[in-house]
Amino acid sequence: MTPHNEAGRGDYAETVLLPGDPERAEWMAETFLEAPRCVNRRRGALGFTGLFQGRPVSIQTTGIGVSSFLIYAHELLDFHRVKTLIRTGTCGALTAEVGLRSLVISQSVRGESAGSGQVYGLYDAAAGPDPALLARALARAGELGIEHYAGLTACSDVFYHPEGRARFADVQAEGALAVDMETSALYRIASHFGARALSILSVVDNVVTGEQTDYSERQALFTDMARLALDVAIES
Ligand SMILES: O=P(O)(O)O[C@H]1O[C@H](CO)[C@@H](O)[C@H]1O
Ligand SMILES: O=c1cc[nH]c(=O)[nH]1
Repeated sequence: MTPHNEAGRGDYAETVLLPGDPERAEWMAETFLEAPRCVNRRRGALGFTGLFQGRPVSIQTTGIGVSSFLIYAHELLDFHRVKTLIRTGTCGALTAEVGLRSLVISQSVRGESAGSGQVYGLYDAAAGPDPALLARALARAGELGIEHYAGLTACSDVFYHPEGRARFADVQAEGALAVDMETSALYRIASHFGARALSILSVVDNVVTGEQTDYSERQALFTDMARLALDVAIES
């Protein structure tokens, strides 16, 4: 048990998928895992452990933003000794070409110099995805015919910003494909604990065109992401 998680030692698998939204966590567990067991309900940050193709896998909600994400990730890595974290998140596309409902696989990430997360110098050093997880995801996404893009992503701890989309101009000029609110923290805390990490994101809106998906279609929209993340989880 930890301050934010009622699960005991041994309740989590070594590999944990990390959606922000508890509804997504529950849907993924019920849809894809055999014999899913809820291991955390505290604060509604639902966590599940079950089997995928006979291999143990967990799914843990992380909430919104770096501060929330780091609490759940830290407790998984430090107390539960988790070895692999795969984010199954949503993002906003930063180029018109990256279509709604496609996947963005974060090959590198540019974070804001937010105050949160500085405890481990999380924003001081570059950190990225585990090369084997990344290679597996790219190969399987291709084999499964999943529309996906891989490259630089941006990570912002602020969703509603007074500058609006203008604040992304610099990172867009560097070629960033999409923005989320946790990937930078994921890569840095995984690096700190010597764990492996990968961030796979479903595009739910486009910051450039203003297009949006509707929340009602969201679980169906996540099928490709969940399948790909589970495939990577059990094979890598
Ligand atoms: O859907 P999740 O995984 O929460 O991810 C994205 O959605 C939230 C913002 O709406 C942020 O957490 C952002 O990173
Ligand atoms: O962080 C996020 C997630 C989805 N869409 C956005 O515009 N930003």
